[in-house]
Order: sequence, then structure tokens, then C-alpha cells
Amino acid sequence: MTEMLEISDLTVHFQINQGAIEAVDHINLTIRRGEILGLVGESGSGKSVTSFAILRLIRPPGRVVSGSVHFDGIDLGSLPEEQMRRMRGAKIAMVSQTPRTALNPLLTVGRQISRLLMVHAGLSTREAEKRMLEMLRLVRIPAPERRANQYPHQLSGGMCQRIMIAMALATSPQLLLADEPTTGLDVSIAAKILDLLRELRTKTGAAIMLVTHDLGVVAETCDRVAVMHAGQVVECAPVRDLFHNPAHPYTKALVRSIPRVDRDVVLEPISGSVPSLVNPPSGCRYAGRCEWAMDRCRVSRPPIVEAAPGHVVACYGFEERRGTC
Ligand SMILES: Nc1ncnc2c1ncn2[C@@H]1O[C@H](COP(=O)(O)OP(=O)(O)OP(=O)(O)O)[C@@H](O)[C@H]1O
Repeated sequence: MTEMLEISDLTVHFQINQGAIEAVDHINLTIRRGEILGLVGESGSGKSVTSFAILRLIRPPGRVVSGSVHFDGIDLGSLPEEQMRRMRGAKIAMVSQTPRTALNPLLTVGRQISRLLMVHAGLSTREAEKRMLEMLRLVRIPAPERRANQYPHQLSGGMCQRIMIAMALATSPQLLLADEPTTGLDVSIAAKILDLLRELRTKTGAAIMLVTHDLGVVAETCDRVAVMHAGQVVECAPVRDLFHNPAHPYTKALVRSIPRVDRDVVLEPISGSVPSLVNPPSGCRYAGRCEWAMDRCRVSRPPIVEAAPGHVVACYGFEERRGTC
């Protein structure tokens, strides 16, 4: 697998009256061709802002303060808006957490997909109709001919989410940004949506960035995981490695907080709360919640170091304990 997306030193701020919300702070991430990368972290850790920044959809009062996003070697930040718009439809697609509101309530779902195919893939009306039905079958919409003629309000939440995925995949994107695609769905429907994402990756070869706060979802679906805390990536590792050998105390706490059906555990909430992102601490943003915190954690931000091949972590405490834990 080779790198398809490279995020380097990305920083995004939102200017409000009290100052700048430092929502994403100097993050580095890569997504490889054909892989599913999980982006996890508590609410407000900067996961969605990262997705929007990839698509260059940060709007005022937000702005990208520094850094770059390269897709297939192309610097997205320097593309003219018209080319970026084409890139969004054709090569990088997004599935949001609110499918029902993202769909047009005035158009049948079939019409929405076929319009997209006509605009982005240049298909004729007839070709677009045919392909639209294929897409509905691909995302396992039962009785696709009938469903295509229905409006979003006539479909369940799970069905709307599949329609969103069909729309996102209609133009065969190379990268799918799936932002909490199972939020609000019941457990069995959520499991089907995740199956679908895995199957689509295999069938289409697309890479997927799966944004979620649910580590259980990550364990079942992803190849690699990046953990965000308060706008920073604190750890990134292959999925098995992250669950078996978490290196950062925040990741350890997240892993400890996953409910397990195979053993009786008392769930441990993560202590403390995410620091304010307006004038956040200058050192490690987890220091105020961390059992390992030392003086230097509060002063300077720990650099990213390799914990194992392909497994990186930003933690002075880990470096001190390396080899002893
Ligand atoms: N339009 C905006 N204006 C001001 N602040 C914003 C805006 N959008 C995001 N933020 C701030 O940026 C930070 C990161 O938000 P983001 O939505 O990326 O978090 P998240 O990790 O995706 O959380 P969740 O899991 O709840 O979706 C938060 O502090 C949020 O308040």
C-alpha cells in the first residue's frame, strides 16, 4: 500500500470573541491506498474539522493557519477552486453523520443519485438511471426500483445512510471520508453499514477514513488508527497493535473504557476533561488529565517518536518508561 493522502503540520483555528479556538494543532497523518484508517477521540477533539480541512471546506470564522494536504502528490491547498470542486465530487467523497438532513427533501433519492452521475460522470439520463440502480443494489437497498422513487422522509435512518454512501460512491472516489456513519443507528443496522464499508473497500479499492468516537467500531473495521486528543494526534498504529500495546496514556484510558462482553469489567471513565482550546496549554494537552505527567509535559509538546514499526506516539512519559512497561 502506498500513501494516497498526506496531511503535514495541519493547523486549523476558529476565531471567536474570546480568542482563537485551536481546533487542530500541527497534525501529521497519512492514508494509504485501499486502507481503512480510523480517526478516534472524544467529542471536540478535532476529527470532523480534520475531514473538512481535507476537503478544503473550513469556512470563516475558521481558517487553515498552517500545513498542507497532498492527495496523490497534488497540493490541495494550491488548487484553483473549480478544480478543488471537481476533486471533491469525483476523487474524495464524504458521508456525514446526518444523512437525512444532507439529502435533498424535495427530490426522490434515485433522482439525487442520477443527477450526481450526470453532472460528475457525464452520463446520459438513461445511463445514469441504470448506474443509479446498480449503486442502490451495491449498498443493498431492497427493492431498488421502488425505493428509487421515494423521498428521504419515506426511508429509515439506516436506509438514508446507505443512500448517502451510494451517492458518495457514485463517482468511484479514491478516498471516502466517513464521519460517524453509524451515529444514531441501532446496533444491527450500524453493523450492516460497517460491513458495507469493508465490502466497498474490497470491491472498489477505495481508501476510507472512518471518523468515530467508538473504539469498538474501529476494532471491527479499521486497519490503522490515529488517536486525537484536544486537536492533536497523540498516537497512530496498526489496529491490533493499538489495542494490544497502546503507548499513550490517553489511548490506554480509551481502551480501558471499552465495554467487553467476554468479561465482567467495571468501565473506567477517562478522568478530567478536555482542556479549553482557546489558549490551550503550551505543552502536552493531555498533561492535566495524565497520571504520568511530569514538569516538562506542561512546558513543551512531546515530539512524535516510534514505539514500534509503524506505531508512533507523542508522549514523554512513554519515552521514560520505554522498555520497562
Ligand atoms: N464553525 C465552528 N466555529 C467555532 N468552533 C468550531 C466550529 N467548528 C468546530 N469548532 C470547534 O473545533 C473543535 C473541534 O471540533 P470537531 O467537530 O472537529 O470535533 P470532533 O472530534 O469531530 O467531535 P464530535 O465527535 O463531537 O463530532 C471543537 O472545540 C469545536 O467547538
